[in-house]
Amino acid sequence: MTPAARIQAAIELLDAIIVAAREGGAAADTLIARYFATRRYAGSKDRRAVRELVYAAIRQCGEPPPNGRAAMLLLAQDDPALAAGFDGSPHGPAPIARGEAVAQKGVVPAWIGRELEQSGVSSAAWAALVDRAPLDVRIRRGVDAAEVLSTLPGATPIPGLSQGWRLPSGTDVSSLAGAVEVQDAGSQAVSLAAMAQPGMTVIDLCAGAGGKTLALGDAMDGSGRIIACDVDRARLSRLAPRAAKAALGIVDTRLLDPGREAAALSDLDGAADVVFVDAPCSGTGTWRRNPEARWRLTPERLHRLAATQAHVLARAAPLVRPGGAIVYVVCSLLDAEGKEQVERFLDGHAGWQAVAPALLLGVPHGAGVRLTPGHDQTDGFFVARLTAPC
Ligand SMILES: C[S@@+](CC[C@H](N)C(=O)[O-])C[C@H]1O[C@@H](n2cnc3c(N)ncnc32)[C@H](O)[C@@H]1O
Repeated sequence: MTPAARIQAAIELLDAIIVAAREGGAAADTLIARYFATRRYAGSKDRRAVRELVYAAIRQCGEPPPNGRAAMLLLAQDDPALAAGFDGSPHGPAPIARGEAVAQKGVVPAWIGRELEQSGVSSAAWAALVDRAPLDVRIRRGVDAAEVLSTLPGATPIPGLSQGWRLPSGTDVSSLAGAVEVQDAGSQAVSLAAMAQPGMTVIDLCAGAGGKTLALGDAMDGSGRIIACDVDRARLSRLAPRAAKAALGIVDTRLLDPGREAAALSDLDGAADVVFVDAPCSGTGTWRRNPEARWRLTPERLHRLAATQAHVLARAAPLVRPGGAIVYVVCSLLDAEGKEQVERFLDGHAGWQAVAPALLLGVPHGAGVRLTPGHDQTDGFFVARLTAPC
């Protein structure tokens, strides 16, 4: 592909991503994969270059841009080589017209900016929310870490995480599956807040495809029981093969029916040492990986998510044994999803107490701890540990 054709491809992809964000369609990564699946003439360098253009444009636009061309024109304003690619050549974009609409530069949509400010995340900290994320991995317990690291040149230890390593971007770890899990340092840290130990019974109530389930199982050294639940069949179905690859035989999965979780879990009432609630959320802490997610969020969606979080948190309480704990996690920096959810839970559940998770990352926030990309170089998280009365 010519440089101009790559720009045109990025414009077409951005158009599709903008529509998908507005209408609840597929994620940017999925749309990019689909686009190239039908364009076999594009080589790996073309794909990488187009992808980088697309993500650079998304990162620059806080508000959804009017269209892909306006977003690329914003990028071209600071990049003369890119501007020169608007040359009207056969597969390239039309030349830039005088006075043509250019997308507005920004970090977050205005309404989310207000929510962030109210949650104590000042505008000075916003740029880090859409920075490129580093490549972090967790080396499994029981694996010869020195041997693994000898195959990972440039790996640096992540402070505060004994199994966490940061790798040079683009490092291929596919041959190390089972020994090494790709996992953001923040996800690793919040999993540690569970203080999972060998022999425990742990319910991972919103396990998804099991990223944190595997970290919990690793901490339990393969002894005890994890019941990994989710309402999403497709996500949960990816968990068992991952657990098998990690030789983790203590995980059972349980598909839940939304709104009828209590019946499906009644055999576990009062049985769990820990219920881990990695609740569905706006993902404002993960924009580094999914920057277009900030175009998807609406006040109504945030409201619905907050209602689901309260529902899931309330479902967790009866499952905890006396003296056991709920660990509540959201990858969001909005208090409506983190700090305030926990305050409401404590107001409505007599005898429960918040105990600050002992993490070497993050800063205390309300009854929990908050990790942020700017302060911790991790995805953004809120995590709280709530202990049941004895
Ligand atoms: C943040 S994701 C979990 C990510 C996962 N723990 C991991 O580490 O990869 C939240 C999950 O909650 C699930 N969920 C939504 N409503 C739920 C409910 N009522 N009960 C259980 N899980 C629910 C979603 O399907 C989603 O997989």
